[in-house]
Amino acid sequence: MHLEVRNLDKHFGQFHAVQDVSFNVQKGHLIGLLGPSGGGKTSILRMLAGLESPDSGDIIFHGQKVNQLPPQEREIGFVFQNYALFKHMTVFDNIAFGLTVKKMKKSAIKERVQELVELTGLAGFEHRYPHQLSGGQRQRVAFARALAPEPQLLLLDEPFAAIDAKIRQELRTWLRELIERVGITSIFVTHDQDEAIEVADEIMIINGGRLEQKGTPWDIYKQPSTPFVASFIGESTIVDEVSLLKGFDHEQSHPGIHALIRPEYIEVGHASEFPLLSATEKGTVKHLHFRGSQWLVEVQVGQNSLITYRSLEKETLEIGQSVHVMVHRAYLFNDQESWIAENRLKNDTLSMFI
Ligand SMILES: Nc1ncnc2c1ncn2[C@@H]1O[C@H](COP(=O)(O)OP(=O)(O)OP(=O)(O)O)[C@@H](O)[C@H]1O
Repeated sequence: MHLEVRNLDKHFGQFHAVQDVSFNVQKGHLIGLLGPSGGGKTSILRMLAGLESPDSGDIIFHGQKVNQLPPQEREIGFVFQNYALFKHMTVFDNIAFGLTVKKMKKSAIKERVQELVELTGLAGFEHRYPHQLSGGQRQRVAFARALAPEPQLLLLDEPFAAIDAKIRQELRTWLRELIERVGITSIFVTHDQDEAIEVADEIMIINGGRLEQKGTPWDIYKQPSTPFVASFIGESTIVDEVSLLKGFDHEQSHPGIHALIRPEYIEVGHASEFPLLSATEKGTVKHLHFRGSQWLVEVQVGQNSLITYRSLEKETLEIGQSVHVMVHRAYLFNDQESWIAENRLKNDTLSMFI
């Protein structure tokens, strides 16, 4: 279904937990709600579900305002992080639960459960109890149970938080495929930015009760609209003295201006690796962390410690070694605005070769 939220606001006592949040979700899209703890993600989800009522603002499903509808009439499926399966019920009965409550015919229930068992890869497990399943399997039962009554909207509150890293990775891919197959509009809360980037059609960054940005994972990473979003998503270093960055305009080194730099826009190496040394600054290797496919290098330039990666193919650096550092691109911001700046000298280097 198409979901619209307009000017949603919620206080808990004096505390302003959700502040004027508005957004739309297109039918069949998967939205990741991402942000620091206490930002208001769960509160938004609970208001959508009807478990909490907003102080003001509207929740609109398919063009119909549902503020007054009780949770059971909203056609919503819910999956929580702690499975919340009924321990004394088999997989079959857990999945059938919502259908039994709806007083669906036994034969129809059996057919629907069978469909879901197959959809969620649980065939053969119908008669097991939750304690006889792995964490990943239990969570798949929770999805099957939520989907059984054919909800219009699926709300997922950190569905994989209690699952270990490898299975979690498998479940992410599984969830993405499941949601595409079912075509259900879904919103999931996560703390894990990689999860949101990998799985979601769009990400909403929630901070201090406000919606900071909504966009595709690509937009959020490449075109962050606030410094908070830029520093929250992806790895980065913040530099307070832009004048220290070679190749960046001096008018941009105003004291109120800061630069945020992603590791992929920093290059570190020996002098011989740079065609134009004047586009680089000198630094010292502070730490080297082996990351399997590459080195994570922490390099000190003046007062700043920059983070970047270096290929294993290149000559190994050593801690304490003096190196050259080139910053290709930075995200600059002050109190009011933000913009992307390129290393001018580096572009001159490129034009020398064209
Ligand atoms: N029922 C409640 N009564 C009082 N305060 C509440 C209640 N529910 C939430 N809050 C407060 O509202 C704020 C937002 O909470 P919420 O659970 O929505 O954040 P969140 O972004 O989901 O956090 P987390 O990622 O830690 O789950 C928190 O400061 C929380 O303490």
